[in-house]
Amino acid sequence: QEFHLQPTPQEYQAGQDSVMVPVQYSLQAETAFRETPAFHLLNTLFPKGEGKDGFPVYVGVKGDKSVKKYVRRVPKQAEGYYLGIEKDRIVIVGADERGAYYGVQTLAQLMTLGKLPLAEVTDYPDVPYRGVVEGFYGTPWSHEARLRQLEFYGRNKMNVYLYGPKDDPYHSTPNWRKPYPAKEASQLKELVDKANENGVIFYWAIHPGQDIKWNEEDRDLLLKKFESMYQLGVRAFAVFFDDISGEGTKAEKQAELLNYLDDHFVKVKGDVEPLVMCPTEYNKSWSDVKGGYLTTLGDKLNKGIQIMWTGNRVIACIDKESMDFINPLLKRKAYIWWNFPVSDYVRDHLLMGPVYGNGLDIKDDMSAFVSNPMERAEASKIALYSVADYAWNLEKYDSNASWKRAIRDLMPNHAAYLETFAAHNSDLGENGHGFRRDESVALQPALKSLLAAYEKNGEMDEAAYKQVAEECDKIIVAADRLLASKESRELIEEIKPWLMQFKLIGEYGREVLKMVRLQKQGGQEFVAVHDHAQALQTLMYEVDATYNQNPYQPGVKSGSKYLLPTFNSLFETSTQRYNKAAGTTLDSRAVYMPYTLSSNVKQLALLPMRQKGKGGNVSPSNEVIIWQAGGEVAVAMDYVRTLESLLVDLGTQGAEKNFRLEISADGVNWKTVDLRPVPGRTLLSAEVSGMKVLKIRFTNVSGSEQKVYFKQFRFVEQ
Ligand SMILES: CC(=O)N[C@H]1CNC[C@@H](O)[C@@H](O)[C@@H]1O
Repeated sequence: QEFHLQPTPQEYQAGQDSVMVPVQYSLQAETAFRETPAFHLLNTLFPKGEGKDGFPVYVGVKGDKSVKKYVRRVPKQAEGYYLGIEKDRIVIVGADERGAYYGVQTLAQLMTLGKLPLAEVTDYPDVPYRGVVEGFYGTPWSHEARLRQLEFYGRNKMNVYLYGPKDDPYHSTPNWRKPYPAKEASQLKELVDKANENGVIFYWAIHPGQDIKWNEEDRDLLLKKFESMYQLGVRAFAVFFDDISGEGTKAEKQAELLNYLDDHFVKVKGDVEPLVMCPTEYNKSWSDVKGGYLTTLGDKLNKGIQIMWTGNRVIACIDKESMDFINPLLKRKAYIWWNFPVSDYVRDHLLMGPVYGNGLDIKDDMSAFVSNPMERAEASKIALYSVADYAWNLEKYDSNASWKRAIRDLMPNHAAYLETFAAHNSDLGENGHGFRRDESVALQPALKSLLAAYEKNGEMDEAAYKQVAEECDKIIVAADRLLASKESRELIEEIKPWLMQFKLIGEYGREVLKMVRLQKQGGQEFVAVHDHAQALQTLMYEVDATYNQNPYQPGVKSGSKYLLPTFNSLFETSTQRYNKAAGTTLDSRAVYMPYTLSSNVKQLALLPMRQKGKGGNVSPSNEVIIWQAGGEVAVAMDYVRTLESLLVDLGTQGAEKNFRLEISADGVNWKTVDLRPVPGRTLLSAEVSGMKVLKIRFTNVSGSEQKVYFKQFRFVEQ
């Protein structure tokens, strides 16, 4: 693995010569430098710290006397720096304070080489703001995880972290008006301090839109909350209006509020970063340009206020066409909120694959590129490492090389094993946003040709067989080594269920390959191996039914795009062929989905069906659903079944008046079933016990468009 600075610098020249890494340094800098994060980091790099006989290190920012003679080498871009390593000195000059800090971060990386190459680094970021928005649904990151994240951002030259966990009650409804309790307040203060130490701007976001009243009282309460956060040290603020319905969605009112905060808080304080806001229409597929929402924000919002954008869809890669659409409407460069590797709509999957698909030609079109990550903080670092690499230097970004470096950075002593795992845990599976990622890329050709040869005419592609068999062995070893690893224990604890599932898939694949071999030989041993494979299917089902049981997409999926489906197909085909030849009736079903969803409501049409024990549910959505009059969602059974219960939750009081539930035992004749609200909740229960069902239908019969959530649609069979 050859050495590579992270993120990839704009210019890096290193000669053959080098100097020994000094054990002590002597600081040549202005006194004020000692108060900066750059100094504190520099002071940790030399075993014997600072001393007058140490190796001279000239460090400062443009304008400092100590580095005057180097000032011409400093890039003009904000946060740029020049780093020079010479025989008798090290020179670091920042375009500004954060640039100097980044110069020291780069020096820190070079010092890991064991000796310092005589080199010059002239470097700066392409995108002004780069980092992370903790903006997902689900369990917010822990305090310890956030502290580790902030150090990670400093090392990777990410300069913003936006705190906005959807399920923090003091960030969103119901308690956004209230100050944090003491414990949370002190943790937030600690985070702000940690962010400052690592050159990261800590943005605190508020999400008031679901119940804000456009009056002075709420405006002043919001201002008061900002003030309480300011007292904790927060110097950067955001207001998110995403995923709301009702009064809070009005553009004029949102703009009025933001401008008020800008004029009466940000400008008054004088030491607060520009405001950031997330619009309600935050992606193109939801925007109605003629409706004027976006142009109202673009026209009315004070020029300094940043406006977030997720791209052409809720979950989408960002390209030139996307930016050419939105920037003219906003009359400023959009602040990209990239919804990857967020997985709060596919919670049974881990997104450990490469960051790819964003344009390399849009560095001048964005004011920011921030990533919305997974609820699993450590696992998100693979993608975040590459987001940092991409946003710092778009033109030199290489997604696969960056992905490999990200894995090595995360687990230097287990990189090969983590790469094996990550390679097969990268796709999302079917999901409501239709966003997919590649998976098992290196093994795909062998999987496909092994399956095609065997299924078409019972042929054995020996080369493919061998490659897949070797991969199964690698999978089993990788899972064991990672599960037993002492390194990155926090990461292993996060992904343990998936490692257990991954190992089972490797073992299952090994048995299925034996089945294919034995079926062709026709030996009796086939039965024992078939039964072992079935036992492994049961164990995989149990892992999926036991761990990560959240109310949205429960369970543990791994290798779900090619690896497991290929093994399941080989299991089914070899068993069917064996049964035919031997006249046996071995169970040939690997997995089975008895329920099929269909819908003419755009945002529901792609939602996956999940089978859970004796029942099923439609995977919920996090966003507000625009449900047209007459729009319906339907579930078809494979054959007539008997229902026990059925629950629907649209997150909206009184929804039962606007929607109708119908059951059909033959797909032709329909019977309407009463939906009864569960007291005090938005949950609706249907009296379906004992009903024969071939098809379920749920329709908006209100005669007008309804904006509701789609929190639950679940049924249980008798
Ligand atoms: C702006 C945005 O994407 N908001 C929401 C809704 N869309 C994507 C979801 O996965 C959430 O994580 C996210 O917080």
